[in-house]
Amino acid sequence: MSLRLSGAGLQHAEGVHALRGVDLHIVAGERVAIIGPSGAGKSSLLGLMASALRPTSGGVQLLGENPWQLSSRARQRLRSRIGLVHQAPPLPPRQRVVTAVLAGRLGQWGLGRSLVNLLHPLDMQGARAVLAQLDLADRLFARCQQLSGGQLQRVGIARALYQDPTLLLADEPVSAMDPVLADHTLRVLCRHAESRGVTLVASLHAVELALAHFPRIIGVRAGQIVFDRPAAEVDTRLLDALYANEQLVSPPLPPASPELQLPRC
Ligand SMILES: Nc1ncnc2c1ncn2[C@@H]1O[C@H](COP(=O)(O)OP(=O)(O)OP(=O)(O)O)[C@@H](O)[C@H]1O
Repeated sequence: MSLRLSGAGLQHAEGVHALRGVDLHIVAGERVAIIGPSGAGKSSLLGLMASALRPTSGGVQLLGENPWQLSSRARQRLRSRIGLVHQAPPLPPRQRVVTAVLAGRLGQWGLGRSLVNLLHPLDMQGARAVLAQLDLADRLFARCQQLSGGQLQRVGIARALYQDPTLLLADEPVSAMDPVLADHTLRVLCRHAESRGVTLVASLHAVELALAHFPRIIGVRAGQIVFDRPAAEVDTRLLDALYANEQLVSPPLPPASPELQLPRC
């Protein structure tokens, strides 16, 4: 069993209810996309799945364990089996790409090995191989601050692939990429997950990419799951309801200027 949320709720510090009563079961090896409008709770949901956020109600089981009943040391061990790809990877600007990628295994390496790795990258070949999949092998020694937003996202993905986690979570992983690169990158992520039996859960704003790459789609709105369907069953009716925004009103058109009004004949 990969992960289970039972009546999970999350209230952020300022009292905002980001999630309410979420029930969800994802089995090992599944590939699931989470879609929904801005502010729906997608990142909060991934935060619960990563044990980065603690539910304020209900329960979370990750890889068969309740992270919040573990000692902090055991929780760290659990987290080393969970890869989290951020929309904007929090990488130190001056860090070299090779070091950023190899840092994916810091949770698995001891302190001594990790410190040595900071000075002398220990597995240059491994880092190059994973970057090559994402068409970034030539940026191995670049500093993170020299990369574009889309390149940085790919370094964040390379780091998670190098980590080789059991559960891979990705929060808007391709939002800064052009459509071709975004498609290629999702293909790499899905191929990695499929070939290793890794469970992959990604939030995406691009619905067409979600439908093309993920067999199961979860629609989230106002902190709740509004549908959980195979991709083939997600139709425009479901999507229109998911993204309906009653708050947005188009501004009224300006009145036509008198000089543009044509006289009637
Ligand atoms: N740290 C926080 N403190 C207070 N409220 C927060 C915090 N993080 C998120 N929220 C609120 O929780 C709700 C869900 O936010 P979340 O980031 O999970 O949505 P999202 O679906 O990922 O949005 P987006 O697609 O815009 O990234 C929103 O109302 C947001 O304002």
